[in-house]
Amino acid sequence: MSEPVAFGDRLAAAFAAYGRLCVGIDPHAQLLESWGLPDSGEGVREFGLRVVDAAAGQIGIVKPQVSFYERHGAAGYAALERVFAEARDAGLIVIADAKRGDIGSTLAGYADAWLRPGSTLEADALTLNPYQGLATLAPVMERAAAVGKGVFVLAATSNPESGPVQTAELRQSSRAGRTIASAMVDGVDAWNRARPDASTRTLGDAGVVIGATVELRAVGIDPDAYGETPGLPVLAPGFGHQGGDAAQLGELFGRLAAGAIVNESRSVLAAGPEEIGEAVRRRAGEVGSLGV
Ligand SMILES: O=c1ccn([C@@H]2O[C@H](COP(=O)(O)O)[C@@H](O)[C@H]2O)c(=O)[nH]1
Repeated sequence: MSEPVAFGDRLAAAFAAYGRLCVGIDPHAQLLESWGLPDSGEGVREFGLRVVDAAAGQIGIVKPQVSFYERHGAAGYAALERVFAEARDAGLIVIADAKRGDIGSTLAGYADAWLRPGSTLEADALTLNPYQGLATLAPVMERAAAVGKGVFVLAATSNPESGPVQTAELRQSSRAGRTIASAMVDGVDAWNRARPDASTRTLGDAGVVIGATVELRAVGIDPDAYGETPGLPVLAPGFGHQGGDAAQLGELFGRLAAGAIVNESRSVLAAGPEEIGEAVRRRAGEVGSLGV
């Protein structure tokens, strides 16, 4: 069997071909209503498939929000399987935003569900929650990289409630005195740089989640400390509806902008079913012309 193409390489290729816009597939109940779709498994499937159709050939990355599928139970999961399959068949990189985390043995089950080639829920990357310790995630990071998949570890999230936890300082670790947010960025970056093929890679296979609403230095992250090879993938939600402005990507993320994925969900999805294709095409052009 041939070697899988590394996730970081696929991400770099998607940036080169389509730019860095990622459209979120977030079928909120209100959006389903405004799209004229039922709030059911069928509705979320149809919504997802229409977004995939709009995204194919216009952008390189989509991020289905698992919660909005999970609320429909088995029917929601069946819909998600179909949306993932169609998106991946269309050549899109699929980031499953499920924010999983647990003790190692349990986390392995999540990796099997979301990152195993051939799984019905196979995605290209998965968001992970490091609250049980970054080290618990390392086996999943290894396993993902071995099969050409990626992960994004929550570091500095876009929600306003994140501050007290993510700016708390570590006490017992080699990163004592650093904020939790910066220790996560540092830890994931170090993991990428310790990979055997690190020197040949543009982007690593593991990334972090940093919200576009976050002032990086205020949470202890020096964005200019991360320009080494390979670059660090950064999944950046918080643009559009939450107030972040993609035109300020370089200002917000400094050298980290090189690996940044600009996620926009509601601000694009609000276009509705008739206009979604045009909205994705226009926004991809606007974000592409920022020249980061
Ligand atoms: O820090 C985070 C992590 C994840 N998200 C997710 O991204 C999208 C954002 O949707 P918008 O409609 O563009 O606000 C959503 O799925 C969140 O769960 C985030 O916002 N912040």
